[in-house]
Amino acid sequence: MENQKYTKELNVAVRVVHMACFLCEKVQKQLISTNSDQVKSKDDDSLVTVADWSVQATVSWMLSEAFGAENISIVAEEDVQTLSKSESSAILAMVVTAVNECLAEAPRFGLQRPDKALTTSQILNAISQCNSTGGPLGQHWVLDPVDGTLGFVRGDQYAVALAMIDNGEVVLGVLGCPNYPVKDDGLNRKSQQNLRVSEISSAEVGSVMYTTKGSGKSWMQPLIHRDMMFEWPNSAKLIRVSSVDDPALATFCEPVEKTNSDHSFTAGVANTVGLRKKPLRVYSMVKYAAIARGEAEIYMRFARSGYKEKIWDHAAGVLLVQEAGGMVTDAGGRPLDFSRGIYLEGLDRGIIACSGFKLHEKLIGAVYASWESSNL
Ligand SMILES: Nc1ncnc2c1ncn2[C@@H]1O[C@H](COP(=O)(O)OS(=O)(=O)O)[C@@H](OP(=O)(O)O)[C@H]1O
Ligand SMILES: [Mg+2]
Repeated sequence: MENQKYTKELNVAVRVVHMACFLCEKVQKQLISTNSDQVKSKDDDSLVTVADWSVQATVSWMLSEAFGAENISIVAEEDVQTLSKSESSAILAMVVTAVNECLAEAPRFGLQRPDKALTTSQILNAISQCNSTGGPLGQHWVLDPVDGTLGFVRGDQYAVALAMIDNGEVVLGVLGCPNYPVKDDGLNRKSQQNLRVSEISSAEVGSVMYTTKGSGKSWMQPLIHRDMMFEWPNSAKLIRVSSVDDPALATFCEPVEKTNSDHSFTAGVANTVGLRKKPLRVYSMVKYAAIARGEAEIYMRFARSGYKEKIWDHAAGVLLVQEAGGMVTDAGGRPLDFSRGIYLEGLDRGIIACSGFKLHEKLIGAVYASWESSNL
């Protein structure tokens, strides 16, 4: 049974994520072809692009239009600090153009476009309106406008992630993966053949996945290309986790960058469990999508000690995996806690997502055995 309670929220969220993917594809193409100054470093030295701010403004605007600005709370990754600096005026102009070009297409996605183009200050307001810190009570939207920014600027995988937390639990998750091949085994085929994303035919690329809590179903839709109209549910098909439970046949995913997860620790765990295949290193929450779609069985993420995982990097992906039949916990086997603000507070060491109970149990045991000898 679909969760009837969130029907309107899901319907709007899926359409808005499709719009955001459309925006990102355009910006990524420009970025790669011009190698331009659309990328900035934030004060913490992480990267942010025209797409991050533009998606956040677009999603914030569309959600406010659908539900009323005064009724919604949005927790999201970006603020306007860097964008408001005088040296960012060129990038701000690009954001204004990207947002307005995207909003003008809203009818194609079954949503209403604004009567006239948004002004710069309306756009900055829309971005800074996403300043909620979430928490245990009420409903909060959680947005990562471009997850895997590094993948995005490198012309590789990235994701747009929108979720909703209701009284501390993730109840709805939508994940747009514009470069994720829709055909079965898309990621594995790409990594085995060492294909660049740009070498896969554009008709095969791009999907939006979504689910609601308790539905027991996760869905995938192809992105709509060129001038096509979005139709609900737009040839959505069910996705399901893999049934492989033999570690020798299982594939595990992890972040590309070893600064985001300790590769030598996970290699040790993999060895203890008896995983034989080489890890599938993919940018962004596409890793959760790969588990939900049954293309990989395990996702391990062990950040260095002191780093606190943010809710927007996980909310949508975790629910997709769970409703597709998988399990996601911390390394102590406990559920992730989305109720305590912007961080996954109380997370025990790292995150383990699995297609099933058997693999999960083995991994938790191996982490327990390996931890003492690690430097994490
Ligand atoms: N030190 C450290 N440890 C763990 N995680 C970190 C760390 N620093 C950043 N982040 C967050 O990681 C997000 C990107 O994760 P990925 O899985 O895509 O990593 S990777 O690019 O494949 O290496 C990335 O999300 P985006 O900023 O949206 O790209 C960050 O929120
Ligand atoms: Mg992120």
